[in-house]
This record gives sequence, structure tokens and C-alpha cells, in this order.
Amino acid sequence: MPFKSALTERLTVLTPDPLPVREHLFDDKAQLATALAKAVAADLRGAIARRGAARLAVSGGTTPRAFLTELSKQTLDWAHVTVVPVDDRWVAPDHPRSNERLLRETLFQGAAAQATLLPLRRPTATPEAALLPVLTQVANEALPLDVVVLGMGDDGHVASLFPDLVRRDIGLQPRGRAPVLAIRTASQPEPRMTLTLSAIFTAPSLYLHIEGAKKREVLDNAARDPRSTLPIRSVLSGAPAAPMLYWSP
Ligand SMILES: O=C1O[C@H](COP(=O)(O)O)[C@@H](O)[C@H](O)[C@H]1O
Repeated sequence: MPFKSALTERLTVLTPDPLPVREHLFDDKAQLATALAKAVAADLRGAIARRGAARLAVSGGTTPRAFLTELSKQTLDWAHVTVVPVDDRWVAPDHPRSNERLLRETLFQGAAAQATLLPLRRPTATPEAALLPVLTQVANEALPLDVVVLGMGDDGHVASLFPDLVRRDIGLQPRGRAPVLAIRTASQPEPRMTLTLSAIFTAPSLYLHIEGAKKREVLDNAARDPRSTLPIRSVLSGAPAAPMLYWSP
């Protein structure tokens, strides 16, 4: 039955296997934080050995606190590391929701305080007013990245690329777009600045740091469903190599 076999072939194309991730699973968050910090530190040492410098982008929010604290304890030549948040909220740097504040409180401690922090937030009233200087600095001083650690929200957002993102054509394209985007979405209380996937995918090492059963389900569903429009699906489908998933309950 030619029609039937044609239909079967089409369904196969539309429902491929789940998009791949390289899984690293841990019993608890503390073990994950230590292992992820060691892996990222090894990548940074490798970049410093090859090029004399390393460029790291890390996520904010609540998940990465223990990992960032562990990373600050790793022995490496921190004076040659540049760190950029993957996104930040347009709030003062001492605000509890500031990702820059999280970085200063956790990663920029001890010897790691010698690293260079490249904040995405500037003291302008709006992110749009700071877009050009931030974009220029990120392009000149942070790209190409060596390592990116992406978190994910329960809604499948990564960095500040939310499901209701208006400029998907800029934020979620895997290459060739501006590295930075000013964000305003109905789902968020404040505007934001974020790296785009074009910037994130410059890194040869891409980690997904995801904790808890609920987020794991969101990730697995997005990986399985080719119709998913969640930003995490764009990460899985567009990444140059399968991301490394670090997961614990
Ligand atoms: O808004 C944000 O959310 C995500 C996830 O945060 P979490 O609190 O659920 O861990 C985070 O990766 C991003 O950097 C942050 O700005």
C-alpha cells in the first residue's frame, strides 16, 4: 500500500527520537554542585591553557547558588577569566532579584574575585537605553564564549528567553543574530537584558543545570515534541552539540 508506507515515512520524520542530551545524574544537589563546578573549572583551565584567557556565562535565579559557591573554590587562574551573566533583571545590583548580586555573593569570593565581571545591567532607566553599549561590550569582551551554564524555569524558559518572547526571530535563532536582547514580557515583573542563543551557542561547552522532577518533565516533553515552542526546545534543537545535562532531584 504505497499511501500507507508514505504516511509512515512522514510520521517518522515528524516524530524523531528525543533530541539528545548527555546526562549526568546525581542523588542530590550538593553532589551535582561539586561535580558541575569541577567540570566547568576543567573547561576554563583548558581555555586558559590554549588561549591564555577563558570566557564563562552563567545563569541566575535560585538554582545555581551552591554550584557558583563551589566554582569559586576551584583552583584556576581566575585573573584570566571573564564572567557574564546569561541574563539579568533591570533592578539595582543590590536588589534581591539581581543576578549580578547573586554572582557577587557566590562566585566572586576568595581567589575567584580576581575574575572580571561583565554585568548586563547598567544604571539606565531602561534596558533599551543600554542595549548598544552592552551589546558592544559583550561582542568585544565576552564572545566567543568557552563555557555556558544554562538554568531553566518551570515554564521552559532559559536565560530571559521566555515562552511569550516577542522577538523569537532574534532571541532563539541559533546563529547570526545580535548577541544581546532587551526583554519585556507580560509574564515578568521587570524588564531584562539577556544573551541570545546566537551568543550562547558560541560556547563549545554547554551545560544544562536542572533540578527537580517538574523541570525534568518539562525538559523531556520539550525534547520529545517537535511541535514544542518552548525556548528549551530551541536550545536542544539548535545547539551545535548535545548539551550536557546535570540533573538531581
Ligand atoms: O529568571 C530566571 O530563571 C531561570 C531559572 O531560574 P530558577 O530560579 O528556576 O533556577 C534562570 O536560569 C535565569 O538565569 C533567571 O534569570
